[in-house]
Amino acid sequence: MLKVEDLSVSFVQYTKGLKQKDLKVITSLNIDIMPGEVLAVVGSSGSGKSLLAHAILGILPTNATVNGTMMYKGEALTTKRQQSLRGKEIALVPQSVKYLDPLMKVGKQVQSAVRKGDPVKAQKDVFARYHLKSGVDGQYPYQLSGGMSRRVLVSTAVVSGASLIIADEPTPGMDTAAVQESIRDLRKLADEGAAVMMITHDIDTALKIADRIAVFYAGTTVEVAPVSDFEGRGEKLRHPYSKALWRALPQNEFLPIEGFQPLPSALPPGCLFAPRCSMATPECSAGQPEARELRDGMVRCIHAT
Ligand SMILES: Nc1ncnc2c1ncn2[C@@H]1O[C@H](COP(=O)(O)OP(=O)(O)OP(=O)(O)O)[C@@H](O)[C@H]1O
Ligand code: NI
Repeated sequence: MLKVEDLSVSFVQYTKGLKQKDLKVITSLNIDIMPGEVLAVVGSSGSGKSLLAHAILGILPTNATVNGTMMYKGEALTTKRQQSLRGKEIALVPQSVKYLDPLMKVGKQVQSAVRKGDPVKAQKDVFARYHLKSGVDGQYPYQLSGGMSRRVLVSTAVVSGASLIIADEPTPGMDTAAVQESIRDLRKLADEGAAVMMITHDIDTALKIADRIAVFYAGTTVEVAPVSDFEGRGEKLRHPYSKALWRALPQNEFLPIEGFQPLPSALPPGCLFAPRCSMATPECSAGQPEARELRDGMVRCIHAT
């Protein structure tokens, strides 16, 4: 459904004396997602998850430069195609509830996303499933709580009939029942043939619905692994960062990873994780490791076996 290859995104910044500086926030990032699949994208804050979503939808700020290739259904995803597919074939559940139109009643907003069948019925059905009481459809975004607004955003994607759904942290602020419901719905959309990219901080949520998990670090994909590899002490995982991330979970060893993710303004040479990596050798700083296939997954580490 979607194939992103060697994507990089940078922002032009003006420093002292009006000098221009390129700030690289995404570096040679690869990802693909198949119909019927839920791909979870996990990574800490600032690792480039939302920017990837915005690059796919073509909604990056105008000072962003994008390089690399993006293919949707086998054809290049040009700016023109992005415009015509956005909100129709490709739907975004945005990370911020600010994306709701403040001047339109939320029922109308969801109805306007419906492309097949009766829009009012589709909206009423989905609101009932998400426990949004009748009457909510006549309200404006400012009248809703954060959790309710999120449920409205997920509703919009669910009724859209999109082939590719990108959900950027869709669940924070929702109660447990609503979280379960929206996760189940995203899974169901995939089971019915859509491709779902689910962006989350939370590996636990990812494990519940995903087929594969892509691990982001400092603006690149360090590993893509089947969900079943996230088990035990992380022996089946490929990249030292994924292993460390897995072991850091409270239900595992709860061992924090030392150091910090580098800022885009101070990326290390070579492997972006090398400065924090226990396996690092001088070769790691020679160049960014190529993405390579390994045991039914992908890894970007010269030492991974
Ligand atoms: N308009 C911008 N100009 C300059 N830098 C930006 C801009 N937008 C984002 N960035 C930087 O790009 C990096 C990636 O941001 P992004 O929002 O994709 O992170 P994220 O993985 O979605 O994080 P979070 O989990 O907090 O949502 C960050 O370092 C951020 O500061
Ligand atoms: Ni984000």
